[in-house]
Amino acid sequence: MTAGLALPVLDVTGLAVRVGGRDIVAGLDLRLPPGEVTALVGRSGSGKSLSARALIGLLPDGARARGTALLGTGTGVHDLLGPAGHRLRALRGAAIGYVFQESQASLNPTVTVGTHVRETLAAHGIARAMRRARGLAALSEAGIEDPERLWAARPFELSGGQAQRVALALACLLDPRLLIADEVTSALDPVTQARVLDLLRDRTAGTGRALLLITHDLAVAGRWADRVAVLDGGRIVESGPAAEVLGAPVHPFTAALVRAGAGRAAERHGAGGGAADL
Ligand SMILES: Nc1ncnc2c1ncn2[C@@H]1O[C@H](COP(=O)(O)OP(=O)(O)OP(=O)(O)O)[C@@H](O)[C@H]1O
Repeated sequence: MTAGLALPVLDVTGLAVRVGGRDIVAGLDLRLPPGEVTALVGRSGSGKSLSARALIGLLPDGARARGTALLGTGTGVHDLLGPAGHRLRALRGAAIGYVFQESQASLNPTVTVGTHVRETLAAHGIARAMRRARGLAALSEAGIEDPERLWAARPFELSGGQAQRVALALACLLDPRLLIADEVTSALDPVTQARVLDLLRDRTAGTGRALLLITHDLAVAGRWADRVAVLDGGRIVESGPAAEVLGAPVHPFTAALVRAGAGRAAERHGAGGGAADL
């Protein structure tokens, strides 16, 4: 899927995130075209989650972000890093969906899945009569096979994989234009992982939506992303079409990542090639 000259859904320039007097992210540039899945890959601790959290204004205490992050919503362009924090809160959920790496912790342990759904829809003015049907459909689309049964469950009664899919369904409930999914399928078995990533790609391809997939797994990036951006030393060191970046990496760091991934895959399969975790 190519975006041609279409305006990006998100255009990030010079994003820096400072924690404890040190820039962990140091001038990150990233453009997410409509209709495309972009994978953000990099070593553990390279700042992938901090970069993504900066975009939704949910950095840990003591962390500060600067730069610009222009989000096109269809009705206007908003700088997510600009001073209008209240606007960002209004955008979150409706224009931006976010699935946290720690899905289970992102859910309120005291309320049921159904209440999570109803409260999210109510907060955005969706009529009471439509909430249950819409929630069940979103759970089903996120790969939950028996959404009626999970409706009354509390987060601690869910498996890690179920919690990931519930968090994903909640993030997609309001049909956001930009979805940021941080290691969204790490707790899923390979069949469910493929199903969920197929669904996420299908809801993005050929539409005005964009998906930022944060992942350790180069095999996931290679199979489901249109584009790959590689983060190292707080900056994007290489980005482009997934087949080019992963198939013929130019930057030495990307080449090392691809080699390390291939090595691990070979160890797992007893021979060369295939899946690749960083
Ligand atoms: N609350 C915090 N206080 C201090 N340092 C933090 C905090 N959160 C993250 N960091 C540091 O920022 C760096 C980047 O963390 P981040 O979670 O963004 O990495 P990541 O690339 O998403 O890693 P992973 O793939 O393991 O999730 C790490 O060195 C981490 O220790």
